[in-house]
Amino acid sequence: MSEIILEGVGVTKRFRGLTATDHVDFAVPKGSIYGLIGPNGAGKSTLFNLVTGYHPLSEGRIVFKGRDLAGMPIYRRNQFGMARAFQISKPFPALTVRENVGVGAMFGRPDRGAQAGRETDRAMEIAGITHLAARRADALTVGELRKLEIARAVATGPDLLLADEPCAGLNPFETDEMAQCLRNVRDAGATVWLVEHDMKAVTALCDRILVIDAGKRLAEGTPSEVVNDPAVISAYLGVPMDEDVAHA
Ligand SMILES: Nc1ncnc2c1ncn2[C@@H]1O[C@H](COP(=O)(O)OP(=O)(O)OP(=O)(O)O)[C@@H](O)[C@H]1O
Repeated sequence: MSEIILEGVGVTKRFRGLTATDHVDFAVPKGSIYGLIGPNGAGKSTLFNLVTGYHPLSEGRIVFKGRDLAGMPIYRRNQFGMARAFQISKPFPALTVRENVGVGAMFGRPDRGAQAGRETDRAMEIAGITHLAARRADALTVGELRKLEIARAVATGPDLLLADEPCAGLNPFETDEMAQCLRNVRDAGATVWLVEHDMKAVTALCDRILVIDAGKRLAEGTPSEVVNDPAVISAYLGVPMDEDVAHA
C-alpha cells in the first residue's frame, strides 16, 4: 500500500448553523495527483481552507507528513511543505516572471542566496515558463499567469501543492499545458491535490478523486470508479461521461 502524505479523519467545519464539511475522511497517497470535485457549494473550498489552515476545524483531524496540523498557522504549514496555487494569480505586475518566482523561492527563507536562484530556475522549468523569464508579469496571458502561479508555489519547495481550479477559464490548448505542468510538479517529487470543475482534465490527470456533495464524502476512487458511481452520476455528472473516460 502506498504511503499517505495527507490524511483527514472526520473532518468537519460548521459555520453557525451550516455544516460545510461533514465528517469527511480522505487519504492522499504520496506522489499522486489527487482530485477534489463536487457541485457548486459542495464544500470544496472549505475543505482546502481547512487543509491550508485558513479555517480551524470544528471536529476531526488532519495529519500531514505524520503530524497533526491542529493549531499550526498557515505560514508554518508552508514552511512544513505545503503550498497553495490560487485560481486568480496576484503577481507583482511590474516585476518579471523570474523576479516573481524568485519571491516564492525566498519566501520565509530570505537567507537562501544562490540556492534561491537555483530553485527559481527549477520552478520555472517545471511550470514550463523558462522562455518567459524576462517578461513582465503584466504582459502575460491568462494561461501564462496560471503557470506563473504554479511556479511561485513550486519555488517554495512544497511536498504537497494544492491547486485551486488550475484549468478554469483556459482554452483546450492551455488546459493541456496546465495538465503537463501539474504532471511535471508530480514527477519532480511533490504530491498534487487539485479542485477542478473540468471533468475531462480531472479524469485524465488524477490518480484518485474525492467527490463531495453537501459537505459529505460521496465517493472516492480511481477516475473510472468515480465516474461510473451511480451516486456521483446522479448528484454531480447528471449523465454518464463519455465511453473513453468511463472505461479508462
Ligand atoms: N466563511 C463562511 N461563512 C459562512 N458560510 C460559508 C463560509 N465559507 C463557505 N460557506 C458556506 O459553505 C458552503 C460550502 O461552500 P464552499 O465555498 O466550500 O463550496 P464549493 O464547493 O467550493 O463551491 P464552488 O464550487 O461554488 O466554489 C456554502 O453553503 C457556503 O455558503
